[in-house]
Amino acid sequence: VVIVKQLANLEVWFQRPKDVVRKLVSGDLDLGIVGLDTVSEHGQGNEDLVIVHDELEYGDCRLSIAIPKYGIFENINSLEELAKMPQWTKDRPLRIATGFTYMGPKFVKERGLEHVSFSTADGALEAAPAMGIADAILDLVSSGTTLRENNLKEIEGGVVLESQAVLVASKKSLIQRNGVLDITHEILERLEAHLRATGQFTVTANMRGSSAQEVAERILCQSSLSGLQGPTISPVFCKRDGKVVVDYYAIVICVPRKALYKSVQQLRACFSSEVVSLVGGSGVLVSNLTYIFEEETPRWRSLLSHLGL
Ligand SMILES: Nc1ncnc2c1ncn2[C@@H]1O[C@H](COP(=O)(O)OP(=O)(O)OP(=O)(O)O)[C@@H](O)[C@H]1O
Ligand SMILES: O=P(O)(O)OC[C@H]1O[C@H](OP(=O)(O)OP(=O)(O)O)[C@H](O)[C@@H]1O
Ligand SMILES: [Mg+2]
Repeated sequence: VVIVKQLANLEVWFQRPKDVVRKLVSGDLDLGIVGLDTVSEHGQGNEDLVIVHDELEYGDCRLSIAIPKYGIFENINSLEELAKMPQWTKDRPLRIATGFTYMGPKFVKERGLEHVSFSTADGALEAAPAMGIADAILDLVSSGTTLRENNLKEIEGGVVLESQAVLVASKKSLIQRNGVLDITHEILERLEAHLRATGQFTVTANMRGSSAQEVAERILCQSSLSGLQGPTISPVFCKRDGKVVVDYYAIVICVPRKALYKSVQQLRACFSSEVVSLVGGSGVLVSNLTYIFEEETPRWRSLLSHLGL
């Protein structure tokens, strides 16, 4: 168990993914972080489970049907073609091996496929077709390496679910248990602020200028330098001949990773476009942003309305 100093009254337990979902349903846990696939499979549509944050931006994968590249499947490339193969009959159905014994049959039923049977195993499902135990598999795919190594391919229309890590809660605890809603709010705010900040940088530089307005006008000529709301420009005070004067202005902007180098170049261009005879600016400092807290936490609004609060 881990205690998080910054969040009072919170205990974090590391559990197997499916146990996280089971324990939410049974009321033993209030919140969980787990793949959406696991929530769907082991939550089985339980209305007490509520997705508080649906994209934590890791654990990306999809639950997808795969078949061999060889033999009778050589020219089969879609779910429709697979379903239409004359091989599958009532006595000899299409056999799919999967750990997803709730999602699998549900998907097959929704698509109206006939003559399908499921078998299950805990791991190494990819070997089932080569072993002759199954015709197809339904499993998580991320990079596709495991499928390639096993001579299997995905098919068009065969994706059952797109998944990534999510924050999921028990509706009952959110509503009934003292303090759970407050902690959820704080966790959600931190998660959203952190995710908003990933891939963002703060860029800082000092630039000579006659006024903040004049520096701003130079900066805003450049497309990559407008920041989140606009550049922050503040005077840098120094003492010269016993007087406090302002020769430089500090510029702070927030830029996404992709625009970083361009922004640095554009800042430098601002330095050199100066008509002042002295050196135009300082070095450009770049640091990672950890959080961007904004006024609204959009998912908090939707959670409250989902809970009818
Ligand atoms: N290759 C992958 N790439 C990205 N995410 C994955 C991948 N495989 C699994 N995941 C995600 O991680 C979660 C946990 O994976 P998995 O089902 O393999 O559990 P596990 O940690 O091996 O637990 P168990 O021991 O119960 O099988 C999945 O529900 C899925 O959301
Ligand atoms: O497309 P890829 O990037 O190759 O990933 C897919 C593999 O990852 C998962 O297995 P995991 O590594 O979790 O092992 P497990 O099945 O034993 O849990 C999944 O069950 C696939 O086997
Ligand atoms: Mg695993």
